[in-house]
Amino acid sequence: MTFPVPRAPAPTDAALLAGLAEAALAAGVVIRRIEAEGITHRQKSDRSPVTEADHAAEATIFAALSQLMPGVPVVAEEATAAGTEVICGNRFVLVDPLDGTREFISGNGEYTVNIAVVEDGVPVLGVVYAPARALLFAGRPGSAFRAIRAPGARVDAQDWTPIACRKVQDGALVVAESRSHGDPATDALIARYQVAERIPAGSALKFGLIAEGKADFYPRLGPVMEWDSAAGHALVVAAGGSVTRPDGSPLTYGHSEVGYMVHGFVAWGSGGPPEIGSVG
Ligand SMILES: Nc1ncnc2c1ncn2[C@@H]1O[C@H](COP(=O)(O)O)[C@@H](OP(=O)(O)O)[C@H]1O
Ligand SMILES: [Mg+2]
Repeated sequence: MTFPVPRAPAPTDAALLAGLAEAALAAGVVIRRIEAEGITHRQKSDRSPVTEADHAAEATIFAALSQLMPGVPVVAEEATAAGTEVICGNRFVLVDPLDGTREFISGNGEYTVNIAVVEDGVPVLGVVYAPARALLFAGRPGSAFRAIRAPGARVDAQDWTPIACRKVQDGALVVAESRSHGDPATDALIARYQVAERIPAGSALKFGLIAEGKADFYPRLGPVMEWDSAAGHALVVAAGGSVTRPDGSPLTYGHSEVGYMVHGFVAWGSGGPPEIGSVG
């Protein structure tokens, strides 16, 4: 006689988020080692740069996810670039193993590992990890966190510091913007507001600035890919902010039919865009 093997209970959001953070910290070890050895890069077919670190970090994350979330589809930047097709279904993972490759190559440390869990098109869990800064951001429904963790360090999620977006300040916005991929339409949108400061930064670190209340607005009207924004999107929403398409409609994920391209977004801190009266 055989007995049915009891199915392991599904991990809680908190446990899953800690597991995703562990995967990102492991990818950070690989990335930092390659960075120390000296980076060589080549151009992908879309002319964007890719390094050995992008591929090695992605392989590390795939291995971790196969243990943490067996059977859950994973859409990742380099596998997609290599032609791998994935049926996302109603729950899948989006991975950018090294966001801000340009910044990585330049050596300024403004690059991140991004991992998001998407359910029914909505990013619900997000980890954004900057290995060169030892800076970890993590968000799950209703809670967002920041922690200083060196690559490969223990996760210790119970020590993470809770963070929250600040209320968007009328008439004195702090704007986070891409360091390497600015565009005239985004500049024109920023010019409609009274801006106190503009903070250029590479990668998903800009979502971290919104989530920890150091910036109010991150506009991006140029194209990005779903793996660039999903983890930061989950993080900002977890911290009490919003991320939408530029027209305010919901930004959803899993759009393989358009090659996972996102035609811009706007991220706001708590309370969203300021009242009309404060628009310059
Ligand atoms: N024309 C374009 N089309 C699609 N994505 C683009 C793009 N220009 C920049 N990006 C995305 O912007 C990301 C970098 O963002 P930032 O400018 O905020 O650092 C890149 O991530 P990768 O470095 O992972 O390729 C890339 O995916
Ligand atoms: Mg990216």
